[in-house]
Amino acid sequence: MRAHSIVRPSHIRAFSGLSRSTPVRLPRSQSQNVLRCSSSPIPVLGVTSAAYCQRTALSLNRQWCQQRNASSAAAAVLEQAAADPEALSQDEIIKNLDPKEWARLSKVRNIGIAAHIDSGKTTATERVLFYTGRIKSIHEVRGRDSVGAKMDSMDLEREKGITIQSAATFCDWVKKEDGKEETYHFNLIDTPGHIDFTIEVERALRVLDGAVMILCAVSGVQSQTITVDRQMKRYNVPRISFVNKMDRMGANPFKSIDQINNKLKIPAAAVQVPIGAEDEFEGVVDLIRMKAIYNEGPRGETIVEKDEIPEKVKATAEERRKMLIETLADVDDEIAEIFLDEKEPTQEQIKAAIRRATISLKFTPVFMGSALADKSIQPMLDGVCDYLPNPSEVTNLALDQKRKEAQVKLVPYGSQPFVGLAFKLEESNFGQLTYIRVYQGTLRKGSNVFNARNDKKIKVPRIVRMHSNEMEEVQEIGAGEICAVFGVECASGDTFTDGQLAYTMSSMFVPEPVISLSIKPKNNKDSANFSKAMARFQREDPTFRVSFDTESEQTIISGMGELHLDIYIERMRREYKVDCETGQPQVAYRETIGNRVEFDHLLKKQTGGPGDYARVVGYMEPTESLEQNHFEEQIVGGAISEKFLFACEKGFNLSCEKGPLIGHRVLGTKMIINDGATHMTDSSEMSFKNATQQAFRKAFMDSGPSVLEPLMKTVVTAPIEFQGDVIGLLNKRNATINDSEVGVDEFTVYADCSLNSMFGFSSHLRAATQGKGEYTMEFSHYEKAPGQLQKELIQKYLKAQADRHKK
Ligand SMILES: Nc1nc2c(ncn2[C@@H]2O[C@H](COP(=O)(O)OP(=O)(O)OP(=O)(O)O)[C@@H](O)[C@H]2O)c(=O)[nH]1
Repeated sequence: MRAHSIVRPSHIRAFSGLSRSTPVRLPRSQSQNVLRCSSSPIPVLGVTSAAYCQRTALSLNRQWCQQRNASSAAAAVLEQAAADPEALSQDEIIKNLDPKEWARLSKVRNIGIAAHIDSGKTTATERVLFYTGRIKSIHEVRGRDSVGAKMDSMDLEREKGITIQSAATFCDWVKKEDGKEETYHFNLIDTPGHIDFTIEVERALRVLDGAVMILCAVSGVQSQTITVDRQMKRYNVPRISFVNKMDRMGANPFKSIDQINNKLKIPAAAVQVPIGAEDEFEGVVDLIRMKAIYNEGPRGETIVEKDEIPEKVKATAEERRKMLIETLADVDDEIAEIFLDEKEPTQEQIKAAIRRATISLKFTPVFMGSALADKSIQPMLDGVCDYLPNPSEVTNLALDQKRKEAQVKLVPYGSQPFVGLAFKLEESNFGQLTYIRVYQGTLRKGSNVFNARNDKKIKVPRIVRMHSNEMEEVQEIGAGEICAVFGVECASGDTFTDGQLAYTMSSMFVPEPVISLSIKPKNNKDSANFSKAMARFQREDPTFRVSFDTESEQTIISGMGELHLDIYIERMRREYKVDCETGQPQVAYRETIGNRVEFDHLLKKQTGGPGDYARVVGYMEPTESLEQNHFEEQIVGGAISEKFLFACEKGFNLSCEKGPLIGHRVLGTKMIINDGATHMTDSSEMSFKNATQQAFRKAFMDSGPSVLEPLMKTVVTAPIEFQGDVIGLLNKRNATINDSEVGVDEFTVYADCSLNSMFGFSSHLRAATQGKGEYTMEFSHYEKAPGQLQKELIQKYLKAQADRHKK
């Protein structure tokens, strides 16, 4: 038996083979038995030793502060924190240093709302803005009043009823509990659900401290839920979950909770249970305080709490409360101890445990309601205050360039030197708008900041807080907040400092585009506007790329999917009045080397004047993974000088940009240069670059190379009666079906499909399912294209080249 310092219900389940959903109560005697069996010398309660150390350090620190005047105490605490980052939590440091600053920070929540398409993110955000007094009335997504939701401010978003760009806003929420009122300040970002706009979720989560993950009460965890889950995990973002659409037929919040546990592998438990469901959904029972909560008033603006829990939900509430405590006992030591002692934790203890476990990414509390029916949104906002971290509870790291990129913790403290990250750029009528998250120090209007990437000094002329497409001018922004600035030239992901610090922060993950098409303006007179639009879209969206193919003399745009590119073409027409002609969408194929091939290539030209001379010797072979290319020199004895080796590497990189087989990028290819020769007068960087490119081309073609195509993780959902038709459609496209699930009235198929076979799929799916089927597609990996397709692509490429030569 494995040694455990504390016996938890999950250990008992593991020993006895019980399933996760089986409730386990641990009698004291049993726990002692298990402990006796354990060979661990750690006493049961000894696990709190780390917390004990922290408390001791804190009290020493307090004494230290008291003995000094405030400012030197502040310096001392910071010094101590820098010397031993584990000694004090950041939150405690700030609480110690400056109770006033801590009081501000402890009431700030930077949160994002992320979910699968159409789960109700925008609808829920609209309620949040209304209940916090930020907007005067509620407008629906695709509503009949043709106003549209506040956060979908683009005309296109309102017409299509989808979110395309993430929108930032801020609001104040007054949390009322047991006669006490506390005001919290929220910076909130509503993100798109569609995979084509995934970069918006990526950059929002990079800078937010917490998230609300919305799920549909009927569909539960869906394909995009899994994607946003991955993104939240990538940036260590704690989350609370909200099961929306409790008013829909077939709503079942407990199915969603099971799926969070099983599919997303995050311990989750309900902190509420519904009172009624579907069209009889009335409100929720708060399982911590055991109170029934209802919404009253025309838009549910009044919260009514009742001690009396309706008879019909009493048993469920009791059972789910037990499950909550048990799940917490699995992830939190303090609750585990109480649980072992067979005591009932107090409300405060449960809340504190949920907060600890959520912030340390071990748990997600699940709320439920209906945004459209104006029910139970306010308790979810209380949950944001109670369980999501304030900026001082989140560890943010930067790399100190002066100390060999050593990692440093950023302290969200106003009087520290300023450090901020530009996470999003947007063109506005007043020039470039740059969204900045301030991690440390204060950003002031008129102050100078330095861009860590190029050391450029920039004056900050205007700072605003964003409210969707409106803005409010402010003089300064404190640590831990989000704002936007005007007139600051930079790229998305740049770090700004006050010039004293040489810190840089890691940027967000940018996925590679998978689809491209040629584009040109219909009228030549629109060329200037066309170029302007291209430059702007590219600056704003790192997943939208523009290139010029010199051979076909065409401008090529690339992006994350057909919808992504369609939206930019449409925006060009509306915002820049440029109508465009586009070619057929093209798949972003790749090329890769076959077997290992040795080369010994000599470039020698004598045409009067200075000649060309370069000899490169080595070999090429596949890399271990298909993800990137690799160049290495293993020259001994200086056969090629360093300067020329740089040129060789440049030649290699250029060759990888445009492969010899079909002119697409090369992947998974390694080149080693281990010998060569130079000439006293005729060798130059140019000759080595060219020689490498020639050697590359020949060796690559001799290796038996192949064309790679992108495979897409595809998820199709449709009403059950169309199951056969949908499977038929996928089979026609040679899809590999990995899994399928049948729900109450819908079914879902998970498949791998080649992107090439999926063009036009949306219209076929629509036709086969009476418009009721939906699908999402996300890049998975590259794989060798079928032989016939490779042949066709190579022939097409050769023919295009021959035609060009004839001209
Ligand atoms: N029945 C029901 N429908 C809802 C509820 N919340 C939202 N909807 C509807 O679901 C649809 C999608 O809502 P949105 O708020 O646009 O969803 P979203 O997640 O922001 O959508 P994207 O950003 O495009 O992914 C709209 O037609 C809403 O009216 C709810 O609680 N109940």
